[in-house]
Amino acid sequence: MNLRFTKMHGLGNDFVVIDAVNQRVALNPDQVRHLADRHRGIGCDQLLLVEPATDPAADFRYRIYNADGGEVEQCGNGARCFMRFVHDQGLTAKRALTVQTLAGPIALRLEDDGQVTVDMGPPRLEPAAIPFQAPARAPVYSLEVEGQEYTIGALSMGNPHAVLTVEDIDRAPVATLGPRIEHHPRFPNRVNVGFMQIDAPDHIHLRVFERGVGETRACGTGACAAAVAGRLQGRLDARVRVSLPGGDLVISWSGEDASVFMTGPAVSVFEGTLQL
Ligand SMILES: N[C@@H](CCC[C@H](N)C(=O)O)C(=O)O
Repeated sequence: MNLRFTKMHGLGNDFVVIDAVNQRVALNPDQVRHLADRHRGIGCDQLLLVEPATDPAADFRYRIYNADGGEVEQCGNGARCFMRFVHDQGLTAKRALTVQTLAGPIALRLEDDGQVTVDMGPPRLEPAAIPFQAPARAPVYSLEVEGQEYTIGALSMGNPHAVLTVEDIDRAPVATLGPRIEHHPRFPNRVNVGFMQIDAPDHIHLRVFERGVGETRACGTGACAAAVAGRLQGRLDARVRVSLPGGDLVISWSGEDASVFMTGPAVSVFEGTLQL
């Protein structure tokens, strides 16, 4: 099978994006892992499939696969790249779209300056919805990892996130503690792990160890989760600039049942044809 693809990124979180509206596409986990391989494939953190909507209220369906081959519920940087992609490919001229994801519908707007704003929906804060094993919802939880207690925020942006606050982002134990928390038994579906340094109530630095990938240059849902966790802990404003290794996102959340809004860039790098 020959497939046309576009290589894209959002702040260095990189994607192989495939038009499954005009091409017949069926990928198994081995094929996703092969395409995501940086040495033997194209290389990406996530592979994104753009499909026709199955819900008449939506414009498209957008599916997300981690580099380990697993299909996941949500991806914020990918959502912005999805918007850029459907415009660049002439799949729509609409600047405001509703898109189906495994986590439910999200709404996207292409801004005049080319940035994309995504209404990611409200965060899910109940432990069962994350999913996270805890007796009741709390702004912080204690998590034991190999005999040591860590304080985390935990919530879902459609996908699960744990957020730790650190003093120094450059010295955060992302590569060592990240995978241990990702696979912690209290997160039955595994979890994305964010390390947040609070610089001011409207500015944080963040590094994310992503489920199914490892540390990435940026994580959109991770940025939303950190902004929500920090706000629930009374430490952040409603509008926060999130500085990730790959660049900045602006996240807004007015609280409780409100949607989280994310604004940032989306970039096309090259196009190609792959043979499977
Ligand atoms: N890079 C993403 C998140 C992708 C999915 C994540 N690794 C998961 O397993 O939930 C983003 O920008 O949000």
